[in-house]
Amino acid sequence: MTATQDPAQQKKYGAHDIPSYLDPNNIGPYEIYLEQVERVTPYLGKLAYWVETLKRPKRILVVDVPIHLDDGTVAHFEGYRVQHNTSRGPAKGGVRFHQDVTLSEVMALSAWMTVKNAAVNLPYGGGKGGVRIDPRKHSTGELERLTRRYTTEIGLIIGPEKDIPAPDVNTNPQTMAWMMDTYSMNVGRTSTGVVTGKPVSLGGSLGRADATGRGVFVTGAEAMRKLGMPMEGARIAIQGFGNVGEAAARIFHQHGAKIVAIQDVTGTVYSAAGLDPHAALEHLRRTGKITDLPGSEEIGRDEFWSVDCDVLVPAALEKQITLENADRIKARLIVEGANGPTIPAADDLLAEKGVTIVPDVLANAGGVTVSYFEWVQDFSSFFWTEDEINRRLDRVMGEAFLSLWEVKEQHGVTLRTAVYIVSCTRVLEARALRGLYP
Ligand SMILES: NC(=O)C1=CN([C@@H]2O[C@H](COP(=O)(O)OP(=O)(O)OC[C@H]3O[C@@H](n4cnc5c(N)ncnc54)[C@H](O)[C@@H]3O)[C@@H](O)[C@H]2O)C=CC1
Ligand SMILES: O=C(O)CCC(=O)C(=O)O
Repeated sequence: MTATQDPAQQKKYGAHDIPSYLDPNNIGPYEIYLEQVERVTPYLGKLAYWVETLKRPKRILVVDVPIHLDDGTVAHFEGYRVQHNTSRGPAKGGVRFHQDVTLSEVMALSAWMTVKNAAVNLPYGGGKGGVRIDPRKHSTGELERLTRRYTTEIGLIIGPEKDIPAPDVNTNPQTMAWMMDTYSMNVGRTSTGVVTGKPVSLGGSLGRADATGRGVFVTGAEAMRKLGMPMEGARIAIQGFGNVGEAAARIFHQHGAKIVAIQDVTGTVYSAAGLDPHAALEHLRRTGKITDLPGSEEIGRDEFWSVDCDVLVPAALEKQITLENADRIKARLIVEGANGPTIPAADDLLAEKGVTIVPDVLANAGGVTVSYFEWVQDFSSFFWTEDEINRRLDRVMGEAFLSLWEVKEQHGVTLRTAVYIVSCTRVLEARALRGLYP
């Protein structure tokens, strides 16, 4: 069904064609965030006085990133670092390399970091960075030069006490090692705390690689308990099989759930009997694609949304769940591993259908939580065991889920609105206490 055929939309706009600028599916990432802030404002009481703070990023840096390509020519890429808010501490959030990166997207991702960090009570504001580049079209040498030049360009505003980048889509521990090395060369000392998600041998933390997927599992499992859904045999469909999606699939599988569908950029595979995430990863590494996975059948990209499942985990990109597919989703529970996968109009439609959503700003906060542990370990040069890290992570995520669920029940709102109530209150309390004058 298209947006124009959707009865809910027809009720809102009339039964004729919706002009594209009114089509809720066309909403931009920062507009999604602004709408989420609008929705929470009535719950902020006196702090609503300060709400404009949440709508405006504190600082935006747009940089030109020129590099020598392997063929000797020079190419220019546009990069960004946005510090949405620093009221509660230094900015914190990942760096994305993707061909569709825009300033609006990075502004939204940065704002969602502010909300997320406050949701799990980390002493951080929110930041995010990105470079518009298709990394699949570049050699490792070109990506290293890009990363180093980008780091130098944003070096003006990052630092262990100012703004701490980390991995996001298409960046990884190696990218963080290059960023750490470049920043360190520029400041004349080894500065491990400038980025997190580093390799363990360079001051990275045990447990960081799986942390986001683990947090998706912990919050998903808590939500299933609340909804009376057994884990054993629960059918899970996962979009995105990278850092977040692969770990989430593996951990759900370890706990007895059945991974019935996996979609990544190369295609979609399905098996009613369940897929083995270990075999899927091995197959992906060997062949470079998820399709042709033994024991699976390939289904169409759009069919993914209609798959019979109990839990849906979007763990790829923004704006995946829209009015084009929300009504076909069969899951009772959606756990948002990705940032911004659901547009607000689809959020409403799913709420009406009785689908529970564990929102991105809670579900995927496990990554930044272990990033925080990494930063603390780097400052003290004292490293914890993986067991210790996982125990602390499980506790932070589990307790955050339960207290936010209580807020949801108390106000009779969705879990997303509950998280925004708590996070925006925390951020604006800090803003109000700090005041405005230099
Ligand atoms: N890496 C981290 O620690 C965190 C990541 N996130 C969010 O999780 C999401 C995924 O990030 P990562 O796993 O780190 O990225 P990644 O680069 O490791 O993996 C991305 C995955 O998405 C798939 N994908 C890309 N475009 C797609 C499309 N159009 N349709 C279906 N699949 C597609 C890719 O094939 C890949 O499997 C992003 O929204 C990111 O912002 C959120 C919190 C922390
Ligand atoms: O680990 C971090 O600092 C941030 C990870 C991130 O980019 C995210 O949570 O979206």
